Amino acid sequence: MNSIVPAAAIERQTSSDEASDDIVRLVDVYRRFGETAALDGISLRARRGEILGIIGRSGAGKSTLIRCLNGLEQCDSGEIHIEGRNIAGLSERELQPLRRRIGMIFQHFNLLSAKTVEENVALPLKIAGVAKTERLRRASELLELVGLSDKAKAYPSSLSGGQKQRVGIARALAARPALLLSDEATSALDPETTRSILALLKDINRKLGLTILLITHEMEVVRGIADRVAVIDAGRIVEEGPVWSIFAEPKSEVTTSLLSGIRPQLPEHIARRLSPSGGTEVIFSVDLAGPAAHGALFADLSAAFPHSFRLVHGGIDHIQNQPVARFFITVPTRDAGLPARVQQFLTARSARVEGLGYDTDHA
Ligand SMILES: Nc1ncnc2c1ncn2[C@@H]1O[C@H](COP(=O)(O)OP(=O)(O)OP(=O)(O)O)[C@@H](O)[C@H]1O
Repeated sequence: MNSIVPAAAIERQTSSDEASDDIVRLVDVYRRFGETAALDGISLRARRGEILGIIGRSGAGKSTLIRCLNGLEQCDSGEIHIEGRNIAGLSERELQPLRRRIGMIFQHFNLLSAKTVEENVALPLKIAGVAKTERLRRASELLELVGLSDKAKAYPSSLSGGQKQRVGIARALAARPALLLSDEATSALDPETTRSILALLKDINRKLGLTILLITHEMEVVRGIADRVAVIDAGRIVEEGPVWSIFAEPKSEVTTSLLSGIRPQLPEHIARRLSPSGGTEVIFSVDLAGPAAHGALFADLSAAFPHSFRLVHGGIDHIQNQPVARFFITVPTRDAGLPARVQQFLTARSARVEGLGYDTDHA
């Protein structure tokens, strides 16, 4: 029989036999389906207590990665360490206790409709052989954590999508996992409910020190709560880093495309009339982030080039308390050297400046 640690409250979930700070470490993991390399040499780590976003388009390899992480799928080669133990190649029997260290939440919640909310939450403990009084005590504690104490006796059909996902989160935490895998957990929810679920996940991450892997195809989700993000494409990690720096300086085409909905873009009607040469103004995109964006860039630019540029679009966002600025300016071409001087001025202040083309008519 499996017992759970008695707890006055829900305490930080740590494993004492763990020397490493990595809860997850993948080393060169491959998984092929015929000609398709679903995982094509993935190396990745999630440190204890962090929220790591894993983002990719449809077909990038996210589901395969999750299935390999929870042992539902065997990889062809490579190492998958969970809390320091390589699970690659383990038998079903060997995997079972390790799976309890991983909680999962799903897009469609996967609740049992014939069971009450508290029974759903307590189910993993029932399977693990925990006594009923202890199961119900734990379920009550978890329902309080997710703000659903009043729904303990309700059935899932009477709950909203957001409430169902809260139940899913409580159930995932029942066996005190070291790792929470979130598989598109907010994809079926409206924007406001998505924000409340993300806030709950962040809260749980802080309170319990729980490591979360957030698998998603939406950058908005990553932006909301992740500390770091890894972008997966065609089975490979194409870039990885702190969320603010990936937003500030996406390097791959796929990251740029995934960000296009939430980063300022040159307005369509202006983009349409851009020409590669011969206009009266040149349009620059200007990107600036982190410490470089703390200064008074616009005041300095105005002082150096009075009445010489026009802001057409953009602004400053704050991600993980770091300013991330992206804007578009026009500079007249009547003084042939002016655009180059403005560009040099901005580049000297660590901005990334790109000439997008010439505008012929801004009226
Ligand atoms: N069981 C399978 N048999 C054959 N091909 C598979 C199998 N599972 C996945 N694939 C292929 O592997 C690649 C990665 O698929 P995967 O489902 O991991 O992507 P995904 O990023 O989760 O996509 P989505 O966001 O659409 O769920 C795809 O080309 C897919 O067609």
